[in-house]
Amino acid sequence: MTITIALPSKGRMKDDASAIFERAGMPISAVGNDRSYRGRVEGWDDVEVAFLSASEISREIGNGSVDFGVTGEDLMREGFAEIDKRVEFCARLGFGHADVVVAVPEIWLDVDTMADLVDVAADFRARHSRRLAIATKYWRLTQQFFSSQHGIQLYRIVESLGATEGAPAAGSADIIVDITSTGSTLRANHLKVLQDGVILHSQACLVRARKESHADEPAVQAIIDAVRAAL
Ligand SMILES: Nc1ncnc2c1ncn2[C@@H]1O[C@H](COP(=O)(O)OP(=O)(O)OP(=O)(O)O)[C@@H](O)[C@H]1O
Ligand SMILES: O=P(O)(O)OC[C@H]1O[C@H](OP(=O)(O)OP(=O)(O)O)[C@H](O)[C@@H]1O
Repeated sequence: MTITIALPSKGRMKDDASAIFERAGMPISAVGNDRSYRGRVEGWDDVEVAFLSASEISREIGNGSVDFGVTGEDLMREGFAEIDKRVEFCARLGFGHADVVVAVPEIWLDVDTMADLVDVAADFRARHSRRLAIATKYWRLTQQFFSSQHGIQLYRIVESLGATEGAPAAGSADIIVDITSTGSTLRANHLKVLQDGVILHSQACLVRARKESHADEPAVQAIIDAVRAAL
């Protein structure tokens, strides 16, 4: 059986992932030239590498088109319901750190917690004749956090495909759910994270698609062991 591992095709995630596989005794090389989207692992003839974007990797692992991938936990959890039934998070790799957070305008002085936001959401309709609007590209994580965990039902999600932090100032939403790493984008946009507003601490993970065929394939466990030993 050929085992396919999907790895980030660009940026820091690519370099960090490649360094871990190198330390794991699985040096990755591109097939053809550096721009190639296929790679191999020296000494592991049954393994092939597909270089994809982080969001494509999460989709391909979730629907089982690849066996392993390196991508952010946020993208996996956002992309699929009941993700732990579909995939195994084999290892947290210690890079690609980003928190998915609820952030509100700094000038909302009396809103510091999710409980405060529950009150705001309830008041919103009476005061403004509309629902609290949340800009995000994280629909699933937002709905789980607001509806299931905090019992907030009166809100509306405004889909954002970029520059989410600008939505409150632009007037297209009241608050946001987005990722932050250094916090500088939030600060630049005069937004603050609620005290209990961290939905997920995300980082890059080695993720395995749960497939029955993996049980009979010793190389699957060998890959997991090698990567874990490199951390
Ligand atoms: N500062 C950051 N900005 C963006 N993503 C980050 C940051 N830090 C870590 N990440 C993580 O990187 C992953 C997103 O990577 P990337 O932006 O390459 O994804 P992509 O959506 O596939 O790329 P593209 O936007 O080119 O399609 C997510 O898992 C995210 O949590
Ligand atoms: O806390 P900070 O260090 O300021 O980083 C957070 C920012 O980085 C990302 O944007 P980026 O433009 O990198 O990617 P995106 O296209 O996925 O939004 C993210 O969407 C935030 O806007």
